[in-house]
Amino acid sequence: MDTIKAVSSAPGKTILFGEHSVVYSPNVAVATALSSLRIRSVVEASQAGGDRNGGGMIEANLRDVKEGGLGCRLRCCDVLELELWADEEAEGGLVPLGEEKISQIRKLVKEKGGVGEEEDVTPLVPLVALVGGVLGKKEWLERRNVKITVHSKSLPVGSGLGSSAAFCVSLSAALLSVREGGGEGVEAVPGREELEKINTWGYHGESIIHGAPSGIDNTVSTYGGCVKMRRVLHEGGAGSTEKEIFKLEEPIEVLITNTFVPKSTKGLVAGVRRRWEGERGVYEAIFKAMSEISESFLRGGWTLEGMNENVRVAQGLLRTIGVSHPALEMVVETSRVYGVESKLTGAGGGGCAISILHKKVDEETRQKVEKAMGGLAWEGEGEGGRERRTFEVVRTEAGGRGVTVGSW
Ligand SMILES: Nc1ncnc2c1ncn2[C@@H]1O[C@H](COP(=O)(O)OP(=O)(O)OP(=O)(O)O)[C@@H](O)[C@H]1O
Ligand SMILES: C[C@@](O)(CCO)CC(=O)[O-]
Repeated sequence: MDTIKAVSSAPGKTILFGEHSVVYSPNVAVATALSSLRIRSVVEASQAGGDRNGGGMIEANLRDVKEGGLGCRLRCCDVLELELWADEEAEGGLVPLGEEKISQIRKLVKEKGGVGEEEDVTPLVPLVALVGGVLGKKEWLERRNVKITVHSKSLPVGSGLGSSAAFCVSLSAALLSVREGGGEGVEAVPGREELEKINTWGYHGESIIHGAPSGIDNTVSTYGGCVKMRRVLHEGGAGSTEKEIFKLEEPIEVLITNTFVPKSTKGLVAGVRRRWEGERGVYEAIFKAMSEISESFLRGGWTLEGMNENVRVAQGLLRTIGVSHPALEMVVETSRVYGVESKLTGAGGGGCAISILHKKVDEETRQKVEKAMGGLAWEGEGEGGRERRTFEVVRTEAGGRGVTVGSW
């Protein structure tokens, strides 16, 4: 049996409008890929030589998730025992794993994978779930060694740019490709059916990291370009998503400012839900206003003044629902000096802010804003006591390629 290899990469994203409100049906959000910021996964499967225990091994190496990387080795038979395999084409789709299965995976990674720290276990849980889910048919996995390497240098982890979704999407794509016998030649955009499968598995992985995400992050990472999305609730409580994928009519340049203030998407989404449960009427009105901004953006034709007003209101609403941070507000205040409004992007609470550069903003101003943002730093009380975070700015075009798959 030859070694089967696949390599895949998936982009991060920026939510232009509608983060948080999109979790609640039927509010619309609009997001674009950031195709130059990517996570790359390499998966190799070879015949198991039969170790002392008579079976193959899964070896994972997450290169950039922490300094020095993060590794783990597990026996295939231990993963098989968890019965994670699932058919993405089954009626009703993939069933979410549930708390019990997730704790079983955590226990396995900790006790048999030799990973001591709880926080190191966390990124390995979706990895094991995806390997077991996609490749975990007994007759397939018990005869293989599987080696996984994930590179994510260009996309900052946990900063609001969809690193968790890009990780799950790129890994799913490489695993699916290996299951089908490996990629062909250079990396290319998969066909429609493959994209649908990758997105389904990407969401499965995202749900392990985030609980019940809207699905916008994995969708934009899979399909690239620009995505309009809303959740739809059906009778009996079941839900689905409606998505439209398109290319922006005119290219949009954005400035992404990373404050490096750490945040947890899961915690922020849970916090908004708690407050929504307390004041449903008020929160639903706010979500509706956020959704209206997304719809207005999609109708097009915003002037510079219109863009600034909508971004200012969007950030104001996000602040009102409690997901801004003083470091993000520094970005907002600074860009305003140059006539450019900014808002947080993604879950907020730290992470990144985005400044959408309207075509009327001239090159000189773009450079001035970029320079001003790069010169900022936030000092305050963090989890580990007094801290100082120096900001970094990336100027890039919104949109571009989604997931790609190939071999080498
Ligand atoms: N390259 C990676 N390798 C492994 N796990 C990753 C990687 N990138 C992200 N993750 C997982 O995703 C978590 C970060 O997810 P989180 O949602 O907080 O950030 P984000 O996806 O960058 O931001 P947002 O959801 O606001 O866009 C990490 O703690 C880790 O578990
Ligand atoms: C905050 C949120 O709206 C976006 C996170 O990138 C959560 C979600 O959509 O699942």
